[in-house]
Amino acid sequence: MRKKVIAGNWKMYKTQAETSEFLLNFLHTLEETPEDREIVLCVPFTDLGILSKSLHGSRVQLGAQNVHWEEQGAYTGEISGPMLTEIGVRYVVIGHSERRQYFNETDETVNLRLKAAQRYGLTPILCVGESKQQRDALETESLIISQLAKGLVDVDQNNLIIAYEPIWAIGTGDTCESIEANRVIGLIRSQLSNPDVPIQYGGSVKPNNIDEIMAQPEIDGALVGGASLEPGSFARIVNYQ
Ligand SMILES: O=C(CO)COP(=O)(O)O
Repeated sequence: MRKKVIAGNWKMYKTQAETSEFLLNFLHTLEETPEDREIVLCVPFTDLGILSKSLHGSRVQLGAQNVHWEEQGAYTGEISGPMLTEIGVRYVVIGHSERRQYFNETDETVNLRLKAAQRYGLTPILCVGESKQQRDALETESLIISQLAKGLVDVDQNNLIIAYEPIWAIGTGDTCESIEANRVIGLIRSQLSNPDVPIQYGGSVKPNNIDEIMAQPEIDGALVGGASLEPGSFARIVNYQ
């Protein structure tokens, strides 16, 4: 059976003080959470230290939102795999549409980051997905096939998570219909050499749609933005039925 993974992507939100407050209200909600799911928080770099200490002994795994491909060097503003693993980071989001849109991330740099993450023992969460314009132009399938083909060159599919995040559904409240997300995720799976790679859906995942999303046969989890910032709503999502 494929692993279920619910990950929060905090993006550029939460100071350390806000992180501590979140934990106070979140961790106790996991007492009844079924064991069949992995729970991950992908947080700003400045929150990793405090979470590394506070999550010790809890079932929540730590994730980052970027990793450079070199072990060290003159790369101002970047962070390396060994720096992340040293403080207990296990997962890293790579190729999020916001990185592709605002920070010149390309399929080629995505590929370098994926291989580096694996080289240093991290599990990458590769994000793919189309814009509204691409969807309207019926380019969804060809774009995703191309993102996967270029991004996954020489990437080990035994240590990988993929997130399908249609850009038009991110932060808009405009969730992709779960049947359509299931269809595209099936297409993604058909492109992989390992059919057991967990594939998440991301884009306006909320407490009121998580159960329907997780009921889809191809969908193995969720990558949650806004709704992961509030302990009550993330707890409800993690405790999907
Ligand atoms: O980008 C996302 C997660 O990586 C999705 O964000 P929202 O859940 O806020 O739409």
